[in-house]
Amino acid sequence: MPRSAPFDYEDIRRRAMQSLFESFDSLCEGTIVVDGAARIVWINERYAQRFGLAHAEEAIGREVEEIIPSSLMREVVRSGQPILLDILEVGSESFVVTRIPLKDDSGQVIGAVGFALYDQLQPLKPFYARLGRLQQELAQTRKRLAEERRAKYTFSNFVGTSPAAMEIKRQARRAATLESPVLLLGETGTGKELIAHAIHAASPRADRPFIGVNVAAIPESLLEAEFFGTTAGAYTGADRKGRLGKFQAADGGTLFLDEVGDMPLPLQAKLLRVLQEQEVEPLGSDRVIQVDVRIIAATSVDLAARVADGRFRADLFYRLNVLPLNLPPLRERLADIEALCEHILEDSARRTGLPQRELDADAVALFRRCAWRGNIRELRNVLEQVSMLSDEARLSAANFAHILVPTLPAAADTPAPRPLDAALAEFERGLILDALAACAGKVPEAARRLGIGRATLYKKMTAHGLKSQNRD
Ligand SMILES: Nc1ncnc2c1ncn2[C@@H]1O[C@H](COP(=O)(O)OP(=O)(O)OP(=O)(O)O)[C@@H](O)[C@H]1O
Repeated sequence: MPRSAPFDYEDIRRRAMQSLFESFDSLCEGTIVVDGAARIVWINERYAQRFGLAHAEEAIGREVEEIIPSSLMREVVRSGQPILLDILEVGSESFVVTRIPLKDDSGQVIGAVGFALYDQLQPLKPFYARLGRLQQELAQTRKRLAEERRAKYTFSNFVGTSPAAMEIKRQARRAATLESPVLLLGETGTGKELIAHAIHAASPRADRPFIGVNVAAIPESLLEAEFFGTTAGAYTGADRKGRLGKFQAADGGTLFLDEVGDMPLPLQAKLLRVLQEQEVEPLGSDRVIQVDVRIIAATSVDLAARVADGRFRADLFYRLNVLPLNLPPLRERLADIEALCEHILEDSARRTGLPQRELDADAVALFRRCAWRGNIRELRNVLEQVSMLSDEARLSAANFAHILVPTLPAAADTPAPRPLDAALAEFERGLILDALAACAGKVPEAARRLGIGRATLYKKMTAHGLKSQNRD
């Protein structure tokens, strides 16, 4: 076989460049070349006409944006980086474009060349449709997040005009004007979370997020990531992509730490540092991030006692206890019971679409004699439970007899002496019912609250003729 003549590599390279340019130029909808200052050096006739010019020479020497207002050629010249695929919107038309920097022998950017590949976006329709759907989903997620992060309650949702209720509202309104941490103290179901939302909604931070974290509901091993976030790959759990911590999510707004008394000691130390420095360090990161977060903490346990027995750091307690607000238990604001019932019945009618029930005076009188250890949450549970079981428009004390046992004497009552056994049994039955109502019938939780074993509670429930609702 005759040996072929040696290739002139330089010549082939030059021809390749030339023919590439010429092919692109003839196939493309348009070609444009700019100099290092993004002024047009050359534009082909077809492209110039697209932009309303009679002749291509009219464009020479002009700033690229004068002819193509949305052009990114200047960006390519500035960064020296190509934009290999992009969509250029020109009025009602769209072009698929590619932009490449031009460099001299020393690597210095001396300009850029752009090709408008084609204006037939038909083949790209599926991508466009998918992009549109993704953008829509993103917008919906953003909207949902913004809604979730808005305060759900304002002071107008706080029902009650008893002196105790008015006083707490007054203190909370004052707290809303201040920046210091707030510590909400009070039994379960007294409205701590509601007040936290209301304080945020009335504060100058109202337009920023309200983020709630229930410390007791998150496994200890995940708490730190939940609070401070993780960087990509830092975490061996499910969130390999990295996750925004609650502090960052609440930036500019309010972070509500519910059940703060249950926070593990190592995390307490970290929380204290964040409160002091106003900066967080995501897990796996060596970067600190500034945050501006107002803390509202809540607890239903005796925090001072936890400090005394070493389960809560004293320095964190003092840091959080700047504006303590004591939410009164329902039994100390019995005057509000009627208005609260009305509000709850109205609210559940709205949510279920069922007609609103009325309460007879004897039912309200019965409620005023109950201990309500689960407070307003328990009141809501009892009302909703009985409403579901009955078709009557008016609910009287009789409707509640199976679920409520009065433990407080009526205002005008002088309790008649009764056998001790019967009184104790009745008292015990009342306590069990209160505990069950406070935790939506869940026996293990009720047993925990009562400080007895689950089996013991089941036995007692059988003895008192109470049925488990199998909701555990
Ligand atoms: N003053 C009030 N007016 C109307 N509804 C109230 C009021 N206080 C509490 N509630 C209602 O009672 C229920 C319990 O309130 P919330 O969850 O705020 O209590 P909590 O003290 O945070 O309870 P926990 O300590 O168990 O988390 C909610 O349904 C809330 O809307």
